[in-house]
Amino acid sequence: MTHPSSPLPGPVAFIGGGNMARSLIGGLVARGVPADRIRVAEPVAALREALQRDFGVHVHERAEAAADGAAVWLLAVKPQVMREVCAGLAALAGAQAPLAVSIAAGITAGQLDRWLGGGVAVVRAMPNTPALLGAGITGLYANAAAVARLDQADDLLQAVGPTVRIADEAQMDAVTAVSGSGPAYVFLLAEAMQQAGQAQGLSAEAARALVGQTLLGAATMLIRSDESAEVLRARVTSPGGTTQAAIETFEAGGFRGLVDRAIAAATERGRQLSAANE
Ligand SMILES: NC(=O)C1=CN([C@@H]2O[C@H](COP(=O)(O)OP(=O)(O)OC[C@H]3O[C@@H](n4cnc5c(N)ncnc54)[C@H](OP(=O)(O)O)[C@@H]3O)[C@@H](O)[C@H]2O)C=CC1
Ligand SMILES: O=C(O)[C@@H]1CCC=N1
Repeated sequence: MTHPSSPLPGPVAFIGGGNMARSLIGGLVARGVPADRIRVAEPVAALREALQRDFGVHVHERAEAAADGAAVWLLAVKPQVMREVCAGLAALAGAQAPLAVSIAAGITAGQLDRWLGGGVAVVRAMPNTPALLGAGITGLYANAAAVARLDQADDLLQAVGPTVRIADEAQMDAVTAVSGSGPAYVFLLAEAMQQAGQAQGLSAEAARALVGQTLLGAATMLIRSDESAEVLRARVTSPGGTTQAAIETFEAGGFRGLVDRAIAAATERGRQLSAANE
């Protein structure tokens, strides 16, 4: 029987049970998706066992075992092994016509379709690790064969946060650079702020609490307010005050240009991952 609130009408098979799969699975289960509808293929026994223990999902060593009979395949392996993994699933894809949802950075829908044998409904999804807490965001792109099934992928991923549909596949590399990788930039900022706070005499505990809640509060304001980040920033920045001293230091150090170059490098790496695994 279909769970009334479940975004999963049938089993979903995660191929790869690493960091991102774990975040998605944890988020889905916490939001009421029945664990017995989630299968995971993961070659690393310790990861496999931890997924089973922590979330109650079905686990398999081999991809084919998890994928067989699942209407949705969530391909969550590294870009460098995606081709080989798809080749191993191609016969099953031809026989079962699954919806293949790939979260791999860079790898294009055309590559996935070809590696899976052609004529496959492919959705590229780019989630991020806050999915674990239901606080993720996912960019979604469907190939022509998957357009009619995009709602299915969307429903699944909306269980762990909002989604943004992307019409131009080339933009998926920018999505990856901004929100897929983005949590790491925020953690880098958090590390730097904590270290700087400690350098000014705060304890590690106090610095962590102050930084974490500040990031949460600022992000919540950004999401809930109709005002731009620039306006919200201006409201913190009293003329001649402490914030102004810090912002001027950031600007003098080329902060905006640095962020621009970092996001451009991540976007370019996505393109390189596609080309290198052609
Ligand atoms: N981490 C993140 O924040 C995000 C990651 N992504 C994408 O998600 C994908 C996975 O990333 P991430 O979770 O970080 O990587 P991980 O390395 O943590 O997870 C991938 C897992 O897949 C396993 N694996 C390898 N071959 C197979 C196979 N044939 N069948 C099943 N499983 C296999 C790997 O095992 P082994 O280690 O032995 O190879 C590994 O445990 C990547 O393509 C990445 O681009 C997307 C958004 C965010
Ligand atoms: O670093 C990576 O390549 C993956 C994709 C987005 C986040 N992690």
